Amino acid sequence: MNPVLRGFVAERERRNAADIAGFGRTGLRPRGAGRPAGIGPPDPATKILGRTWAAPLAVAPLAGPDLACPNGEPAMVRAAAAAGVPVVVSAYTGRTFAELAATADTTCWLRLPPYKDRAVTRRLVERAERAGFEALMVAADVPCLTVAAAPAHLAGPSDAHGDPADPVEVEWLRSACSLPVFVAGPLSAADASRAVDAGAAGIVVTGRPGGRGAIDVLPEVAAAVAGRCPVLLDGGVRGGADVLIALAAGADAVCLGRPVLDGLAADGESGAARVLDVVVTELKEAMTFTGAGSVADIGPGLVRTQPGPVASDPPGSGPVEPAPRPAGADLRKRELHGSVSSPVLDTMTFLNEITLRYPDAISFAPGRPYDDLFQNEQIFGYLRRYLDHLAAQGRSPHALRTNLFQYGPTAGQIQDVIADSLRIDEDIDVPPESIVVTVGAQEAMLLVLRALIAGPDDVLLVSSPCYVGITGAARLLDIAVTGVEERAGGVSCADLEAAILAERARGRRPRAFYVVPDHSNPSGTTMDLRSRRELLAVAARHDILVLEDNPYRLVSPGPPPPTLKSLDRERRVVHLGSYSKTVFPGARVGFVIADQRVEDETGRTGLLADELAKIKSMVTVNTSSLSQAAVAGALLSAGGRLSEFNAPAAAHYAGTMRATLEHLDRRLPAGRRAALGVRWNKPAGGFFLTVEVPFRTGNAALNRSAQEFGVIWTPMTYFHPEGGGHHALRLSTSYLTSAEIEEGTARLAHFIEAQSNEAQA
Ligand SMILES: Cc1cc2nc3c(=O)[nH]c(=O)nc-3n(C[C@H](O)[C@H](O)[C@H](O)COP(=O)(O)O)c2cc1C
Repeated sequence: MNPVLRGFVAERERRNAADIAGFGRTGLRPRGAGRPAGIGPPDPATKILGRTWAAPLAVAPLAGPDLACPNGEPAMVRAAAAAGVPVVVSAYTGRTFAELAATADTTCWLRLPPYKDRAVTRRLVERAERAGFEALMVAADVPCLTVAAAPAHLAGPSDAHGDPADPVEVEWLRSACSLPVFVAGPLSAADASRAVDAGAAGIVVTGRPGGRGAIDVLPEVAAAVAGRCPVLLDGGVRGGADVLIALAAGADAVCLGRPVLDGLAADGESGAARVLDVVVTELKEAMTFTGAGSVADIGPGLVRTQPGPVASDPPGSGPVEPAPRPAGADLRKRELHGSVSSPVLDTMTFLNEITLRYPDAISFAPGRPYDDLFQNEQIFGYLRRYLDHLAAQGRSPHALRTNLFQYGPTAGQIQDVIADSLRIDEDIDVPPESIVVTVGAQEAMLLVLRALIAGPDDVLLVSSPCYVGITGAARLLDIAVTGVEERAGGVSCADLEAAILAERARGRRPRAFYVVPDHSNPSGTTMDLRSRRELLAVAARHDILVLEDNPYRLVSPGPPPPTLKSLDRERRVVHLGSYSKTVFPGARVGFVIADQRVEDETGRTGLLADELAKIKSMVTVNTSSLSQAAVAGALLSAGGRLSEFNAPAAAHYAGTMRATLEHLDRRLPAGRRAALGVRWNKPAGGFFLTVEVPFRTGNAALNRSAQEFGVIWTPMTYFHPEGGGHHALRLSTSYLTSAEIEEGTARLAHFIEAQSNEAQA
């Protein structure tokens, strides 16, 4: 090995000592006599960012492999390709990115320091993108060959600045390129979480120089990231057992640096290939030993760990000096709860901003009911109807006044009317006490999540793409969410079951599955009756709850399949109800049916609804009495039959959906669509349809669409909790007039044509 490189490696190895020591404290737990015979060899393959890696490892960024052996860098790329794993290319490579990418058929990522000069970053990133690199890994700690004799290009930057996890930097980098951004070496778990909120596609955990090793830091970072994106570990992996230990501690994959370099120095390309082969073989042996058949089976139960060093800077470990006020502001956003920087919460803000900035644009974004379905006088009629109902029940004038003007019971005051309507209209037969009236279904989601998710290991499963209201509520509460990808007919129960098992293998407890079974938002899919029954069977088999959200079924045409709640014989379904589409959204009235029995430590049982009401008492105290009165009046006027009451609305929405589809078809006929690579679904009801396009549909495209073409839509990325939807947009067909739909679809077609042509150019 070249002496310059040897000196650097020795110095790195000293810094790495804690990383390596961390693995020494952990051992594997044998699963009986290993994997039972006849089950086939373990499969170490894994999927990261949609790519399958032959094993959960990547070659770490290494400056100077050419100093390890002649042509070391291309040799390293070829060795990685042979092993079926990616290479993270150092920013200090002596080759061009294009040359490295052309060396062998493998995935390349670029690791780069956060240069102060953004023009430098932009240039590097553009080159990487052009060369076909698939991700960026941005790091603050940039080891470089500072030894005087190092070749100039390996001498490292003089202008790298501090914090790669800074949300502003992450957001900027995301806006500067289309590559997913991994943040390496965040200084704390909270920083990692903030980076994810700001849009990081992954986190790379590294050790703290002179402090804790990467493997010691990993569990807290993985917990903070909570499955929102992949977590990689970089530092100290010296064999296949270490890979398993890292995965058991919460990593999705690891990076391997020094061992690959040693392989290169010993025997060039074959040496590096041999190292990777040995590590993968050892990983398979470790999997067999612990009884793991696939990486999804690897969880904390497979290892035993002696306690390692604790964080040197635990919260509250000493007096905290207040940071000086930021110049020109009173507070720092990064010191607020991470959710306020979360893209999930930003989505609606961005859409609102765009709508305000381009008031003449036609907006297919809001899922609002059609304005002309309401008349002011209706409200007074509803209130009168409700008061008459109370009077007919023998309530005194004083009681009537109290009912409208006073605080009300936390759980609500119209549960009897709601329960009657549910029985008449939806065949849902539940006692009024199991219902809590909420401020829209949104509050119901918050209450249910708060009650059900008890600790960091509890996870919420959602069908993906997913309504942002539930993922946003989960984010507010720091709840881990795992998406189960929908297929054409909605979510598949086999996929759900696999997701439940995978979560359990990782040591997490899937608590509930959220789904919109009818005309889902955003994808418009509807589950058939068989899938509904199957879903309830899966819930029973794996002891999870189903959170059924169903706002569109009664404003859609045709007889709907039964709700999950009406099929529920074991109280597995918590039903989230909304009157926003069926009565009017200004009331902000929803409800939750929580008839599950809850046992306390003394063996006494109550209803989940009672627990939700306790939480509600500290959130909104009670739902507006006036709004409840108006909604109850509407339900009473309809004789409880919201389906009949909404027949005109359902016919209207069926018409606007049909008109939108027909105009789209006229503007982009089948042949043209096929040539462009454009497709859309044709939902049988609900408010939304999805258009697939050949270009990325992020905020930049939306901005252009609004500014140059005068049409607004919602990027589907907003609805994918774990990334995805980059080439699709959602159209809401509920709110616009027929003239606006005609003009809006024409504008949209022009935009799609222009953007597709540019993407293809
Ligand atoms: C010789 C050498 C060169 C390295 N060059 C870089 C580099 O250019 N950029 C970088 O981010 N990390 C670099 N690293 C750090 C490695 O990518 C890796 O993070 C570190 O070696 C820990 O992993 P390991 O224990 O598997 O070696 C280098 C490490 C070594 C030993």
